[in-house]
Amino acid sequence: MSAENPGYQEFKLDVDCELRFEIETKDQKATVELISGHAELFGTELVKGKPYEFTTGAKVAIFTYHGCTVHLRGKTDVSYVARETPMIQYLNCHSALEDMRVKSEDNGSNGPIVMIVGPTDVGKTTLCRILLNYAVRQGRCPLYVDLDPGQGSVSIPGTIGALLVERPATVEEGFSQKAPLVYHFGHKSPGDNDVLYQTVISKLAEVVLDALKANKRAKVSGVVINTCGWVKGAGYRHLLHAAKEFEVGAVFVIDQERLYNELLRDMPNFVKVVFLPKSGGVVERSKAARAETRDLRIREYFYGQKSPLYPHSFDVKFSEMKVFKIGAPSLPDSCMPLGMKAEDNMTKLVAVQPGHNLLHHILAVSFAESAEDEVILTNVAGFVCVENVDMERQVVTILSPQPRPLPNTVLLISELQFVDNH
Ligand SMILES: Nc1ncnc2c1ncn2[C@@H]1O[C@H](COP(=O)(O)OP(=O)(O)OP(=O)(O)O)[C@@H](O)[C@H]1O
Repeated sequence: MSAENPGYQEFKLDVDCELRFEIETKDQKATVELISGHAELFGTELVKGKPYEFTTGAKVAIFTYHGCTVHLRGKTDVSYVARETPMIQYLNCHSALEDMRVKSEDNGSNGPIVMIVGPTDVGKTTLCRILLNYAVRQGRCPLYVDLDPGQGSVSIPGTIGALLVERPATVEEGFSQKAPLVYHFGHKSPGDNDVLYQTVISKLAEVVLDALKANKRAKVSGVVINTCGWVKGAGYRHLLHAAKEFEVGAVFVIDQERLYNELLRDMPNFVKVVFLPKSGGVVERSKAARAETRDLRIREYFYGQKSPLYPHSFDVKFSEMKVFKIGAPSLPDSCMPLGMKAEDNMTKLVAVQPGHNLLHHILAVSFAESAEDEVILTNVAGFVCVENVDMERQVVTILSPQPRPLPNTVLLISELQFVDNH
């Protein structure tokens, strides 16, 4: 490289500034390297001299509390330095949570259980990541709960779940997804089955609160809960329900004053409701971009991210599958059997006859062994995807992270589909 064209851009970042960049163009790559000083990506410290690679879809901020120099190689669609960021407020939130952890060490109570709320695209997931990373860097071991079935940051879209965070997220791949606790919901939006959504939230909350009792480090460290961007009407009621079920002690509201005031009005007095600004760097995503991210999450589940995974593909006979969907078409109360309400139908297990109706659908592999078990209240072991249906041979070909045979358990069909063009 000539001196005029060193092949990289150098950014000297002042104290409390961040370098933001996005890669939108297909098959583009960019690499970031910290040359001097200290910097972090959403709470994960960068190692000096180590190149970090980002690919299409990356929307990134490299923040520094102390000042630093970074080199950016490759092509980005946007790159600029921002001096205004809410990072100091986010750091203050972390300090407040840390004070609560110290108190809970002294008095044996639960550590902070905090819920992050706000409309879509305000940086809820990013704030969760920052708070979890700061907690882990301070030797804590918090639980991360994701109640947003639209993106699925704990597992794949169409689920809600929890993850014990023992190590900071890696810069390129996020938190380790080892052994998450996952419940099937089967839809992208809670509104597709409000009754089921509330039911699985209550169950997840019960299991998470029990887990805190069993794990002293997690109990002190507390829980960070990510939520959906649907904050009006039934969406708002879901937030209140989740706050109650998880025994939330603090709610951080990003960006929306209306939501902040509603929560101040409706939350019990002991719950601290805090308003936080949105970062100017948070990127709004179109419907198409969201669909693409969902697809990518599913692809990563089967094929891995930077470290590749090698899924299996094999045939399963129709007669060897027990497929169910949750929720029967709703009937008026007057048509329901005595003692049942119409909403009971929404959590009903309905057998699905295998056929073309399964093509490309994700099936959750339940830990329940038969339909007699409490299937909707049972967590799932993983997912498979139906790649092909052969009516003549009465078999489906599935993509599975595990080799055959498919465990002889209940499979729950998700509305989400994945077309494997690997
Ligand atoms: N400071 C920043 N600079 C650049 N990009 C950022 C910054 N903060 C967040 N982003 C990016 O903006 C996008 C949206 O952020 P995030 O997923 O945290 O929002 P959200 O509120 O959780 O979205 P949702 O509506 O899906 O719940 C992400 O791709 C994230 O990487």
